[in-house]
Amino acid sequence: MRLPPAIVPHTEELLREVLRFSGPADVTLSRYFRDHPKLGGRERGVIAEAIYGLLRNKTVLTNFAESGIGPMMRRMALLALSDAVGVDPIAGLSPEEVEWLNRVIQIDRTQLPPQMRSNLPPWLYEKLVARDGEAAALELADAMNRQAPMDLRVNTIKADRETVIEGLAQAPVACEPTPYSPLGLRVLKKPALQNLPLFKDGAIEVQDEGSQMLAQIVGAKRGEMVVDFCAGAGGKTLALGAAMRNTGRLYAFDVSEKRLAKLKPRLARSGLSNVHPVMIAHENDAKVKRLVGKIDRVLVDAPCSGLGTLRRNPDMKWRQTVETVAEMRTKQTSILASASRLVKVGGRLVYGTCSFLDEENEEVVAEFLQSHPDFALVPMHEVLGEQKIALEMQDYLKLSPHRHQTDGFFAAVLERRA
Ligand SMILES: C[S@@+](CC[C@H](N)C(=O)[O-])C[C@H]1O[C@@H](n2cnc3c(N)ncnc32)[C@H](O)[C@@H]1O
Repeated sequence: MRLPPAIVPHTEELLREVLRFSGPADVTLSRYFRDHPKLGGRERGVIAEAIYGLLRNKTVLTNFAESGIGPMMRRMALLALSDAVGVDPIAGLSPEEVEWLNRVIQIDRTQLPPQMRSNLPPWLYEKLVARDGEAAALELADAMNRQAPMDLRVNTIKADRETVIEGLAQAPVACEPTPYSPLGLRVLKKPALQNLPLFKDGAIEVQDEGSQMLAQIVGAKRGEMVVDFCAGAGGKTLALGAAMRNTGRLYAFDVSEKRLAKLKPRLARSGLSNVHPVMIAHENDAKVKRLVGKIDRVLVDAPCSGLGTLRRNPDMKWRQTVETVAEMRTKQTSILASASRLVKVGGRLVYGTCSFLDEENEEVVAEFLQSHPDFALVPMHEVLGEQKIALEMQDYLKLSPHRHQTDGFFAAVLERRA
């Protein structure tokens, strides 16, 4: 079915905004749709698919756009739309545009030069090739350019995995257990969950399996004192609170009032009463100092480049630079050092990111261990053994979409020995 001709100028206008990279693409899209309430559901879906597709394949499509006719942003919009829905449904095209689009969309992209077909910014492509080699870098780039499935975590305070599978089947929503997280379900088609009783009652939360794993390896137990140092909107907080069986005390720290506010309704649904959200001004806030040496488990889900979530946020690869990654690393080092003071002797500090860059991961941990001789790394294979999770890892948790069908995640477990 043909799309209304207005879809092209809408896509053009949105692209112009999104490609300024002055804010997250999903925020720009939501604002645009709010400002254009007459756009129908189907049109919104097509426009969003076109914009996200262009962000994923920007290098290749920018290169194709060089060969076209007419204003550059129209060419980009037409390429993005034809990648999303094909050429025929797009109305209002000139015969030259139809001929051009039909020609370029047939180009075999696997034959393009490697850096171009990686659709990564040059600094990132070169970094990955230097570390992993060309084939592995392309494999990772390709996996990061695919859409992520939807994963759910079962809230064990409210239900178990079998009951939720049965409840979803009645909706009907088809799902299967995730391979690594004992509480995860992978939904086969992305349904609207918000109106399902299971969601409203807090029996399920949307959470990538990798993110569930990060909470799992913290190993928080009943009655413990636990701090989620960078809790944000609480994805991992909720999982930790349930692992503690709603006992003990779980502090959810964050510097962002807005993110902590988003935790509130999720907490209300979850049925947890052991969570204490605390807004802090910075990692050395006096509220942090009060808990020095008292905490059994501290999770630092550090602010990072987010490059491990490119399947969901493809704009991140264009918004990050060598400089922003260096700034992140300095911040991560400072947060980890401050958070470590909370851990009591015999307690554990878990450092995690959703990045696949060594400078945000292994290098931060190595620097920390060098300056904190009272901490020792607990190899990840031991931690996974404790949790009875069959997943091959060495010292660290390193998850990636092409190997584990999760977002990219890194984690290290550090124990205070003296
Ligand atoms: C990766 S996100 C956390 C995601 C969250 N744990 C979840 O699972 O939904 C990192 C968080 O760190 C917070 N943050 C940034 N600087 C911080 C600091 N100095 N101390 C504590 N949190 C900080 C950010 O506001 C952000 O919410």
